[in-house]
Amino acid sequence: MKPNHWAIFTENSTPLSGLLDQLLNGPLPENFKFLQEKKGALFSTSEIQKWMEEERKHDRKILSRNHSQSLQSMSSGERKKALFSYILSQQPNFIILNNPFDNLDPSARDEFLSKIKELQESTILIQILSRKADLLPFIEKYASWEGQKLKIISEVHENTNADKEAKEYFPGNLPASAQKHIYNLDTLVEFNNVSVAFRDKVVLQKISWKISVGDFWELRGANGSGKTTLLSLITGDSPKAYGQDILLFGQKKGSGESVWDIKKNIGYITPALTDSFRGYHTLEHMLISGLVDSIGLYTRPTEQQKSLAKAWLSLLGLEDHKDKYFHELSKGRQRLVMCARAMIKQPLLLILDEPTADLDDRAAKLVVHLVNKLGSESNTAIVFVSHRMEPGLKPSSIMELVPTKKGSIGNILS
Ligand SMILES: Nc1ncnc2c1ncn2[C@@H]1O[C@H](COP(=O)(O)OP(=O)(O)OP(=O)(O)O)[C@@H](O)[C@H]1O
Repeated sequence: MKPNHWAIFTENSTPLSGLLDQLLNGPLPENFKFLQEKKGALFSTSEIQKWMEEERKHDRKILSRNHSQSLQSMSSGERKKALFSYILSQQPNFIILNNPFDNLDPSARDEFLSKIKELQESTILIQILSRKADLLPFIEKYASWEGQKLKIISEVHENTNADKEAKEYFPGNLPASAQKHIYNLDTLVEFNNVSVAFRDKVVLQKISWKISVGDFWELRGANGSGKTTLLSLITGDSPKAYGQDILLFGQKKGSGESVWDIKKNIGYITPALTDSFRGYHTLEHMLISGLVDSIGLYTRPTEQQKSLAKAWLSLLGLEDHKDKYFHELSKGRQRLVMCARAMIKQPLLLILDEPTADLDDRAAKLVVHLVNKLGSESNTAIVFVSHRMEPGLKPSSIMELVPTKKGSIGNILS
């Protein structure tokens, strides 16, 4: 008999932990009693985080046991593949696939989909998804997780209001920062024939790229093509930048600049940065911490800082929530606040690494809309990294990393 597969639709406003706990540890919800006594496994980004922590703490390779490198040094797509192989080796009766396609480029998605299609003959699959386009084609039973309750649904609905709402969501002007960057050049970042290798594995091959004031770049590339590596050369987080022909904010790399000199010009968000705000941070403090680049706020904010934070919160429609804690917000709103936090100091360059990962359709559209607004109404240059073609995103240029046997080359599409 064909296994009983289910898709459970979620919205970012409802946390998933209760659902996962019920499915994996019980008591099982009505309609899911067929999982009783069955061995389950969870395929999700949070599981990858857990294993990374485990490998780091105990200096023991588990997911990466068949690889020469650590889980930490793998790209996000490589980590997903490693978790999937590990789960298969455990031969579970059912697998919960939590937004399985996030972080995967189109060809990795196809590859993953064909593996899952084979697996569906023998293993029960429960897909949890927030983007309707991700629905696995063979699933015929649907439920939704709303307000901590599982509801059986017969059809999948598109959120047709999302476009309209997104356009009308951020009606005001961008708040002006009191901090002004004195920068008289046109070029912010320039790479000339930059190559990077890890031991004998060449990742980037002779990349030349120029980011100018006010540019809006989308950075594309398959999993493992070197997007994060390339960005780490800009943010000052990689020793591989030394000895290369790289110009950062008017200074040649390696000419005595400090990491702080570079970072003060950059605002950025990454999935890991959002995760680092776990404590009790009010929205007002979250935003103000973007002015001083700290996680948390350690000095009393000035009236000027408070009024700037207020202006950003009002742009996001969150003016009445300044004292609310960041972790109490929906994931979608958290991401909007992270964008505003990165932008509040009006940096010369804004780096957005997968800002829509893990969001539902509506929340992703809102983030795209906010980013378009930042791109069109400020002089800040933007680099937007995503594996999905985000509908509605309006970059002015695209840098695509194209893997070759000798590392990825850069293909500029304008
Ligand atoms: N410290 C390291 N040691 C060894 N290999 C590394 C290290 N850092 C990165 N790599 C390798 O470099 C390649 C590029 O990784 P990177 O994370 O830059 O890719 P990416 O394009 O961001 O991928 P993804 O889209 O999957 O996140 C990968 O194959 C990765 O395993």
